[in-house]
Amino acid sequence: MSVAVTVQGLTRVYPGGGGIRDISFTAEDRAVTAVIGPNGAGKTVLFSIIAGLTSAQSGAVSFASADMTMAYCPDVPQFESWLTAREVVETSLAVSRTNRPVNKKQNDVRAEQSVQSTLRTCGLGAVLDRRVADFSRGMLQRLGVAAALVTDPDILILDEPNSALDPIGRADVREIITEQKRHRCIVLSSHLLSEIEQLADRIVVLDHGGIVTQGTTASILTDGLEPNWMVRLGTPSRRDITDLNTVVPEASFTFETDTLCSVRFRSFERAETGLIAALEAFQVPIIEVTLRDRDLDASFARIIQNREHS
Ligand SMILES: Nc1ncnc2c1ncn2[C@@H]1O[C@H](COP(=O)(O)OP(=O)(O)OP(=O)(O)O)[C@@H](O)[C@H]1O
Repeated sequence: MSVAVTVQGLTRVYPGGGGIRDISFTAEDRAVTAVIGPNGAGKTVLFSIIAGLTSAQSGAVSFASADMTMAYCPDVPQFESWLTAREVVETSLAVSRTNRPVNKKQNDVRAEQSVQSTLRTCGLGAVLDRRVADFSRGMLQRLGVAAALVTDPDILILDEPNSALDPIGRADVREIITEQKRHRCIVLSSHLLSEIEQLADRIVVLDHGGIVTQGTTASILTDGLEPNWMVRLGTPSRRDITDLNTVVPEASFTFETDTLCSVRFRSFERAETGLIAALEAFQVPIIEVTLRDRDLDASFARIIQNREHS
């Protein structure tokens, strides 16, 4: 994969002290880069600078090539209320094409096909000609994604694309993003960490305007995690807790019930060899082994807490 966007030392601090400070990261082509952080962390400021809507006080945003195109979908997309969904998306497409010389007739046919198929892709096929004034927040969010997608951008920036959506809507948007990342660079933000976990290739964690950490989704999920497995036994263990801790000293055993035991290691490296030994040490059949706290919510809480305590 190649780098599509490079953000280098971006800073924009507002009079009240909010904003972003010295942000650097790269976003790859055909991949999803997620920017996550608590309210006020600076995600929207960062995106509006990348999209060229706000200026930075220092730092720079550069692109893999000068002719790359970009579309930005804000967290609360707003449209003229008298326009229909079709007209919103047509306008977006027309504006994006103003500088591209084309055969007008051929272009009109293709444009109409493209508008309709994009609206259908975004789940708005049944309301093409309905006025935006009647749209729910979730429908407006889908329309914002459609207005961005129809321009076929090299870089697609989505600020909280799923915040107003119900579970079915979130699954739809997840599917759209998963499909779209095959064709372009996607940079997005969301407070729905379970969605990010499923979508993102890389994650940048922001807090108070600065980067706390960044890396692949897998590394953000496991960095600093003391892995803790929940082990369900078929019958009570043949060894008691003292024996277990002696036989496998790298693990820490805690029985929650006769047949449910937590097995914790200091790191994944230690667990690599120790987990099998720990499971054997019970000397009874094992029914279930589940890694706890391995989701992005837990990782995010850990990262932010570590920062507050450091
Ligand atoms: N135009 C502005 N004038 C003054 N302060 C601003 C302005 N825009 C943003 N800020 C401040 O910059 C900080 C970051 O805001 P931003 O909207 O980027 O946060 P966010 O991470 O997108 O938050 P949320 O998750 O709530 O959407 C906040 O403290 C905000 O008050």
